[in-house]
Amino acid sequence: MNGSRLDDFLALSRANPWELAPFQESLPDGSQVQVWDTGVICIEPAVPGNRDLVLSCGIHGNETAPIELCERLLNAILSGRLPCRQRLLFIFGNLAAMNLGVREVEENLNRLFSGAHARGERRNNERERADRLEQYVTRFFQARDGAERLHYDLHTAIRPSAHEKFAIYPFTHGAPYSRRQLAFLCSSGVDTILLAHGPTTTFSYFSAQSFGAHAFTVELGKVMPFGQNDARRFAAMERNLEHLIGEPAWRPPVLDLDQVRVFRVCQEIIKQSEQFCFQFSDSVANFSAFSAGALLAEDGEQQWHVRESEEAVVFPNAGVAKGQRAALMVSAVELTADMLE
Ligand SMILES: O=C(O)CCC(=O)N[C@@H](CCC(=O)O)C(=O)O
Ligand SMILES: [Zn+2]
Repeated sequence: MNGSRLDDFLALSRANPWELAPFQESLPDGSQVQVWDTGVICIEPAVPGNRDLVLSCGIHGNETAPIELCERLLNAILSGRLPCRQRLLFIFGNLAAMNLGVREVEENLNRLFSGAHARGERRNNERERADRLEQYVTRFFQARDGAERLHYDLHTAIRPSAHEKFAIYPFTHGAPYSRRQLAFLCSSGVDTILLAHGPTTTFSYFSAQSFGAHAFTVELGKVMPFGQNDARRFAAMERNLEHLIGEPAWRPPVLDLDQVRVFRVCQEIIKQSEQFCFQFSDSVANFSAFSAGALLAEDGEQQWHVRESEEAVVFPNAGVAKGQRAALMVSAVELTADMLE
C-alpha cells in the first residue's frame, strides 16, 4: 500500500496518541480496511469466515512484544502476504504510554473496563480510551450474530516467570471452559492457564462477559523495550494467529489435557495503604511457591498468609495504586473432562 496512510499505521497512531479521525481504504482482494480511531483498525474481508477476532496489545504501553507481533500481522495483511479471511479488529491500546515507554500514563487501562472508567469523579485520557475501546469492541461484535467471537488481549509480565507463557481465563460464572480454546493456547506455546475467581475490570473479562466471546489475557513473556524482543519466542503464537486469520477451516490440534498446567486463584492481595509491603524479595518470579502459613505481605495491621498447603504468587507488584490488586495467589488444580465443553 505504498503512499497510503496505512504504510505505517502504528507510527501514525503513536503520532496521534489519543485520537485519530476515521478513514477507510480497500485492499486489492476487496477487503475493506477501516481505521476507527488511533490504534484501532478493522479489516472486513469481502466474504468473511465464521470467526470475529479481536487482537489487542499495548493496553500497557511498555509491553512491546505483543505490539511488535500485532504490527507484523497487520503489515502482512496490508501488504497482501497474509490473506485476511475473518473479520478482524486490531487494537493498539495505550499509545501515549507506548511513547513514554511506561505501563500507564495516569491510570492502569486494564482496570477500567466493564464501565469502571465512568465510576467515581476521576476523568483522564485512559478513562476516555477505555470508554471508546468498549464502544469499538461492541461495534465489532454486534455487527453480526452467529460468528464465533474471539478476543486475545496480548501482554507481557513485569517479572520473569517459572512458566513463561500463561493465560488468564476470565471468570466464566460457572460455564465450562472451552477445550478448543485451551488447545489453541497450548499449541501456541501458552501451556499454563490461570482460572480467574470472580468478575474483574479487565479488557478480556469485558469481552467475555458482554459478548460471550472466548476472551483471554495472554502473557507472552517478560516486558522488554522495543526492538529487544526475540520474535522466535513468540513464533508458535504468531503462526497460529496466521492460521486463524488466513484459513477459515483451521482448527488447533486436539487438546491433550496432560500438556496443560492449570491454576485457580485462591487469594487476591489488595493494597490498602502506602505501608503495603511484601515479605519476599523483589526478584521472586511469577509462580514461585510458598508453603502453608508463610507470611506474604503486610499493610499496617493487616497480614496475608498462605492458606492452602502450597500457593504460588503471580503479578506481585507493591507499586500499584491503593485499592488495586498487588498480587494473586494461585494453587494448582486438575482440569477434568466435566469442567470442559
Ligand atoms: O506482570 C505484571 O505484574 C502484570 C502483567 C499484566 O499486565 N497482567 C494483566 C493481567 C490481567 C488479568 O488478570 O486478566 C494485568 O495486570 O492487567
Ligand atoms: Zn499487561
